[in-house]
Parts: sequence; structure tokens; C-alpha cells
Amino acid sequence: MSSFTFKQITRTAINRRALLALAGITTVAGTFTYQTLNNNNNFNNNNNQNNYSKTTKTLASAATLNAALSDSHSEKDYQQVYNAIANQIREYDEYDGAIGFGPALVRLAWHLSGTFVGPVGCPHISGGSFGGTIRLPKEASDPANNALENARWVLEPVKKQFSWISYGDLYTLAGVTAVQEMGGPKIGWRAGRKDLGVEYASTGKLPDASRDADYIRSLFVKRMGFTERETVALIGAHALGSCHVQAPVLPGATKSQGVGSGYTGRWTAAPNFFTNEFYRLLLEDKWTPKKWDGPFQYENKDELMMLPTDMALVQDASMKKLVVEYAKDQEKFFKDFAPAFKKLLELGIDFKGNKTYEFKTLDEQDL
Ligand code: HEM
Repeated sequence: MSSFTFKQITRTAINRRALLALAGITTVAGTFTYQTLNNNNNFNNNNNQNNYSKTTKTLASAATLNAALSDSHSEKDYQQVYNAIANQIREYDEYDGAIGFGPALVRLAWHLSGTFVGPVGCPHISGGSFGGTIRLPKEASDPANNALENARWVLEPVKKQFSWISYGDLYTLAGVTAVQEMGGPKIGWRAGRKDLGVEYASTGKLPDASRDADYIRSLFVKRMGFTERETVALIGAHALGSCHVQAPVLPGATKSQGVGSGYTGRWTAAPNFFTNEFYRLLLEDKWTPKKWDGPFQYENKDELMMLPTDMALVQDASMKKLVVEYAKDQEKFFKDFAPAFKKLLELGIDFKGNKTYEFKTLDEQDL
């Protein structure tokens, strides 16, 4: 297959292609330097949060969670890995009702990274993408990671081809690749993560979609160290993909191998295009509680969906301002999303001198 066929093209998506050329990336996230980790996953999301604001001020002066390996591979080598991942997305474009694997790869990178726990009132921090621990059964079987075995499945041939790459680097690079191949902004990326064992696996750290804006702040702002702007920009990734009661059927299989989150439906009509549609729909559409025997969620007349945490972004006055800004200005959304996503993929890692790479899409290489 020589070109990526998107099955769902809307006017917005086409306009977005034009805007894409304008969207730049400004990045280089601040380096977190923390004291070396004695991994400790015993923090309760709801405990110790009040102490966090005190400790955030001192984050920059503590030492490192995970120091990246100096890297013997070149930008060209990683572009080859990028291309192999992008080709897997092209190859399996019928997956999940012709959405393809792009959204699942973005979610994989986020779920690997979003387990990060800052030093909430004590020197121990944990989680994040460094150890590639979502590959391990303990972390993979966290119910929050339901259906992500499919995303890992599609990357396994790439890992076989480039056996030198760590899972943490592969899965984060897959998130970057997917965002870019679906028309999103360029995301700067750095190599150097190292696979770690099960003692570093995290569970119970990913968000519960039934909650409100204060809960979102407690995780993203207080626990992971994002600004409110970065938080709202990151959740805009819900323009992509869908929610599943059952995990999508893998290529070549006859039935689903597992369960999904229990929610159902797509957020936007073009779920394999990276756009600001999520914000526009949140503001402009009429959302009502879905009548069904599944978890509480919202739907509109076109059977698109919103989670309670998505709706929280417009129920909270200060987050709503950001939603309005991104709904009006896709270029601004792209500019804010790119460094926020890079920061997410790098939480807790000191990359030392390792360079930030920016990869070409397959289209830019005429592949
Ligand atoms: C409050 C924060 C968040 C909550 C509660 C949340 C919750 C969820 C849920 C319940 C699903 C459906 C999973 C399934 O049934 O297969 C989902 C899918 C997804 N999420 Fe999030 N999410 C959050 C933040 C994020 C962030 C920060 C990103 C990326 C930067 C992201 C990217 C995605 C993507 C791309 C999908 C679609 C996956 C697919 O189609 O397979 N989410 N999320």
C-alpha cells in the first residue's frame, strides 16, 4: 500500500491540512532534575497533594529520576524507526472501523508516560515513560490500560526489526509518529530511555473519566507538574479515536481479545485526523446524558460522545477560556500541544546532552 488512505475526511480535516503548514513547534521542555528514584508507587492520587505546591518550587534543584543513556544511534536511525511505525499505521488502516492504529498509539504513549508521580512531599518519584513498563503484565493489566495490548501488537514487528531500541523509546516515538502522520504538529523527541523491570511498573495512576475539573488539576497540575494550559491542550487529543466496550478486533483475528474502558463512541467525525474539533464540538454542540446501561457519558444528536472529564473542561470557568481559545484557533492549539506532549513523554527523565530530533512525515519524504 503506497499511500495512507484516511477513511473519513471532513471539510475541517481538509482545512486543517492547509493550517498544518503554518503550525510550528516551539519546544524544549524544562528538564526535571530529581533525586535518584527509589521507585515507590504507594502514593495515593488523593493524598499529599497539598504538599505538592510547596515542593514544585524545589523540583528544579533536586537530582535526576532517570538519566538517559548516551546514545550511539543517529537521527537517521530514528527516522527509520519512525518510518517503520508509520508504515504499520498505513498497512492496517482498516483497524477499529477504519480509524486505524494512530489514536491507539497516541494513547499508548500517554498511558506509558502519564503514570508519573512527582515528589509529593517526599523525595521518591515514580512512573513515566523511562522504563517502558507498560509492556510488563503488571502494568499492562491495569484496567486503565484495557485495549492497549492491540497498540503494542502493531509495534512488535518494529521492535523485532530495530531490536536495539528500548520499549520506552519505541512507544513514545510511536506517539510522536501517530500525531504527525494524522496531520498534527511536529513533536520534538529525544532518545535514551532504558527498559526497567517489574519493580518499576505503575498501576492505579491513570485518570478516572467519571471525575471533575478539580480532579483533573490534582493529577495533571499538582501530581505531574503541567500548567492548566498544557493540561487542556493535552486532552484535546480526544479529537482522535474512540471509546470501546470491547477492544477492537485485531487484523487477522475473528473476535475481540479483551475489554475496553466501558465507554462507547467517537469524539469527532474525523477520528484519525489531528484537529481542534474536540474543542469546537464541546462548545457548540448540545450534549445530553446518554441513555444506556453503561457508565455515565454524554452524547449529541450525531451520536458523538464526551466523557465526564471532557465536559469538565467547559464546566470550569478558567479551563473553559482555554477551550474557547483552542476552538477558535487550531494553530494555537498545535503550538501548545506539541511542547506539552513532549513534556509528557519526558516526565522524570534527565536527557543530559541527548539532542531533540524532529522527524519528517512519510509524505514529506515522498514515501
Ligand atoms: C482526564 C484525562 C483523560 C481521561 C479521563 C481519558 C480517558 C480516556 C478513555 C476512557 C478513553 C477510551 C479508551 C477505550 O475505551 O478504548 C480514552 C481514549 C483515548 N485517549 Fe484519553 N483520557 C484522558 C487524557 C488523555 C490525554 C492527555 C491523551 C493524549 C495526549 C489522551 C489520548 C487518548 C486517545 C488518542 C484515545 C483514543 C484511543 C483509541 O481510539 O484507541 N487522553 N481516553
